[in-house]
Amino acid sequence: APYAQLQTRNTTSSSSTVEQPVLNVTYTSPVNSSLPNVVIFATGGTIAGSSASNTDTTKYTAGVVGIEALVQAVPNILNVTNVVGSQVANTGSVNINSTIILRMAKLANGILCAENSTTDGLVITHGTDTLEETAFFMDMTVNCKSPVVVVGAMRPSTAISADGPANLLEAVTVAVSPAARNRGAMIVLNDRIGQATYTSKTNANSLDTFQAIEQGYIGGFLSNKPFFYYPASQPTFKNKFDVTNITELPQVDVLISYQNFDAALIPAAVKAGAKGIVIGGTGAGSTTDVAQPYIEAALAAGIPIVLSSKTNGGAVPPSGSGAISSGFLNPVKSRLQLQLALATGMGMEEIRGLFEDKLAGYLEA
Ligand SMILES: NC(=O)C[C@H](N)C(=O)O
Repeated sequence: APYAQLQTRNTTSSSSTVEQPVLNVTYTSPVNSSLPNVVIFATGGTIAGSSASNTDTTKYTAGVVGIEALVQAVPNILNVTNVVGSQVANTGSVNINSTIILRMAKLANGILCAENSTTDGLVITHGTDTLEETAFFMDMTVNCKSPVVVVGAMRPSTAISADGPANLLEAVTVAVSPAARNRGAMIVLNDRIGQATYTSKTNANSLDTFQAIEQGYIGGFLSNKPFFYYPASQPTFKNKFDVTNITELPQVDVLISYQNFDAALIPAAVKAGAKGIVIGGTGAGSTTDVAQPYIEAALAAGIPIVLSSKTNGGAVPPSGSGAISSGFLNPVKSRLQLQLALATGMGMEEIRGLFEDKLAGYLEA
């Protein structure tokens, strides 16, 4: 088999009794022993999208083209790296769910972080709609220096000037680049490299949709060579989680606030199974007065409520009591961190500490 460790199970925690997933390899490139090795998880999205019309960029079907065709559309990839591919899913990214991201995180740890690993980096091809969620989840849960690069496209594979092939070539080039190590998970689209914690989809249609407005890109490309603007670093206050023993992620729902926000949706969400709730507040975590009793009742019932900002920018500073403040995490990223906190058995005050303590300490210093 091309990369020996692909046959081994996740060994992150030797005391684990939880069955770990094994990679289902669906594509293997010819092996050139002088090249590095990349693993690609293909999940679908527009990068794997197809339409009868080459001008259609809105009504196409996402997630139809398979991993082999994606790689074969860019023969240059095989000058850069050997490829082992796995078709993890083939769907629009709105259907990528907790089960799939948890499986990918476990596989990634097993493949990239095993002691005997000969895999240099991981690329995940993904629809852009929820790409930032998968990328941030991998950033929090893949616990070694090897790069995870999440890539998508805004134009389907059949479109004039489809962006997928160039994005995929750039993504694999970053994944095997020594300069990409120890930077966590990254997002590559449109000739830009963004760190997963800070990068978000900012426009429904345009090629330059992925941006880290406050923090900026960490790199770009010159004739397909990645160039990083700064030496390797990690986001300030990043929290890491070991997913080895997690078997499922709890339901956490996101509500947004607005004038007349009627927080009766909070008990409705709890009744429907939510174990935690994120509110995308107006501004720095503000919500309506009528929401307050609902928030307090949920907290009293042991349901963590995290206040984030629907502006998707800036921070909700630590409050120390009442609802938990998200800090710099936007609503969907707060949701993922809350899911991991609950799944690893943290209680209310530990969760508050997870979200608030590092920023509080920084502000008080
Ligand atoms: N550009 C895209 O990939 C959008 C697509 N609807 C998806 O997220 O799967």
